[in-house]
Amino acid sequence: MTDSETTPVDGDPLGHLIRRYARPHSRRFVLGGAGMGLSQIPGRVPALLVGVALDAIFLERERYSLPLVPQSLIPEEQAGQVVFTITLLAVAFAAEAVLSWLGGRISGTATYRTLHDVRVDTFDALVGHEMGYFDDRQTGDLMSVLNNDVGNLRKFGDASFRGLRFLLQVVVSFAFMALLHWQLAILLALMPLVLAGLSYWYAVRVEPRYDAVRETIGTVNSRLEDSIDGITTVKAFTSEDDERDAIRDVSARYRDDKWAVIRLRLAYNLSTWLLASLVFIGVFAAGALVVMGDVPAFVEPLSAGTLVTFLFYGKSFYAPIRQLMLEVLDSYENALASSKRIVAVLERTNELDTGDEDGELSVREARLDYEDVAFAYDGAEEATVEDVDFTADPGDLVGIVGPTGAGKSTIVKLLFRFYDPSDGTVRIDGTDIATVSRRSLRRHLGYVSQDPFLFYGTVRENVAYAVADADHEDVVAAAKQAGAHEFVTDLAEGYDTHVGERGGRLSGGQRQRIAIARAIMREPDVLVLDEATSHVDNETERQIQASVDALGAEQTTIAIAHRLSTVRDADQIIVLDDGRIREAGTHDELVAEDGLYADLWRVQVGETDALSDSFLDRVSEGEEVVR
Ligand SMILES: Nc1ncnc2c1ncn2[C@@H]1O[C@H](COP(=O)(O)OP(=O)(O)OP(=O)(O)O)[C@@H](O)[C@H]1O
Repeated sequence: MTDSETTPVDGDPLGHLIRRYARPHSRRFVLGGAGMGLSQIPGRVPALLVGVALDAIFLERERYSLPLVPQSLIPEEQAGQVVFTITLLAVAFAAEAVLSWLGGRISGTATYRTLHDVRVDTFDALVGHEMGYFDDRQTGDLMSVLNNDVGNLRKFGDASFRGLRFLLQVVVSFAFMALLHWQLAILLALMPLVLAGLSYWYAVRVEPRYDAVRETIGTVNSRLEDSIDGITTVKAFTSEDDERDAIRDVSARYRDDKWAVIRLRLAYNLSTWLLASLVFIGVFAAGALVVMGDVPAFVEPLSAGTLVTFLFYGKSFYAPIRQLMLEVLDSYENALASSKRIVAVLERTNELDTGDEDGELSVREARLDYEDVAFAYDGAEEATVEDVDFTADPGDLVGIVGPTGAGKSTIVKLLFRFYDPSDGTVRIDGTDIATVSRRSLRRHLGYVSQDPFLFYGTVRENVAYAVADADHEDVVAAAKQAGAHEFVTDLAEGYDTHVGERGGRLSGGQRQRIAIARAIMREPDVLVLDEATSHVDNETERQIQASVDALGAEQTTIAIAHRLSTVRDADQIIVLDDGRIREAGTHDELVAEDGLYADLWRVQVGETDALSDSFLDRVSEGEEVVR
């Protein structure tokens, strides 16, 4: 996505998300971190105990003594020391388990609450964006923001906590080692410096590769979504092989990008593992020299037990550092790329909250005025519609007809403010719709699109969509008006029948009638039917028409139609051609005018012999004047 120019937090998107969403849960995060951190203290005790026990109980070389524990608490005889050691081991393990369980629980709650807030807000922002935003983007890409990108934040949250635990483990180990033998501890402390250098090398190289991986996963998702959504078309055109090839190409790109990341990670892993192994051997060798006393006098003496403790600690010292660097860096790089994409959706100005339009629309009689309206889609060279000027009186049925691509749907999209005109004004009852909020405007409008979308669920849920507290009678009444009741009652489970994905279990005509019922349910003041009856037979169309006409007394209706019979009885028919109104009037007036409408009508009633020369010229030039 290329939205970065519209986001106010370009520099630090991850920090922005953390400040906005994690901060409200900061108490939990701190408590969780503290629990995990504290658990590291008892977690380091067993290695210490084993070393001390080895020297005092098994080798009988040293006195049994523990740092920070008064000597009076430690039994003198061997059996007592064994019991004492076992008790301390049990207490240490139990304390570590309880503290880290508590820490994990508290920080886990905070992490998941934070992510929930991010996901809900991002979705909210997404659906609030204007139509042009969705025109420019693929569904798969947007889904991937809500799924993968938010998921990457979770991984980063989890890894950060693990990282914190590892870090504290290292600090506590180091503190214990310094107490036991500060010189060997310093030697061991050099290792993190080398690891930090290696990690820097890794981070610098991996970041750009992660960006590439994020890009390609979005493309893979979009491609998959397209192919599966369009499966009917894919099969009808027997283009399964082409689709597979396309998927193979994008998948290969993803594989290569991801492989580049994995290769780097493997190299990093190997080098840190080598380093850790060398250090382990080095500590053993150095320790052995000291134990054998083969060293200069300034080196403190070291017992065999302390050396064993050091080897334990060394292990818990470097293994976590490697893990810490790898996991945290990996997930940080991922989260950084993801947060850019989330913030691009989240912080982009929303169509529902752009300042100038806080007014509420109040509709009295639903008079509709288009005054010299012009509009061009982004990137279009010429105006898509221009000089559109007409009035729909309250309760009128206005038909809009014209060749394909003339701009009919565009005109009604301007009424919904899916797009705003570049020139001119659209008014409802005298109020410029640009001065009222989109939500309040749309609450007064009903829309049935050319290819209505049914949601996954039952017929009832689809008819009652967006109407709170709809009862059965309302749903049935709307379905009757839309000519849907009869076929719905014939379905296996009537109004409780599942319509399938996108209404796939219903025919095109049935879907349209449910969509009309859905629009009627909202009792709109202005109803827009965008070729809403194109999939139904003549008889059903007449039924729907009669119902819509009956509603007409209360509501103004705009019907876009290719089938001119749909709008034959309209109070006014507007003939659109190439984005401009060419003719307007009733059916009889327009036939009498003998212009474009008259030709379109002749085509529909089969009087092709009487078509005008100009119309025939357009057809012969290949223009799709009629469908
Ligand atoms: N979202 C969009 N982005 C860019 N151009 C668009 C978009 N929607 C439509 N157009 C273009 O605007 C012009 C008018 O389209 P519109 O859908 O309004 O025509 P129409 O008269 O309703 O056509 P049809 O009868 O075929 O549905 C067409 O040239 C179309 O390619």
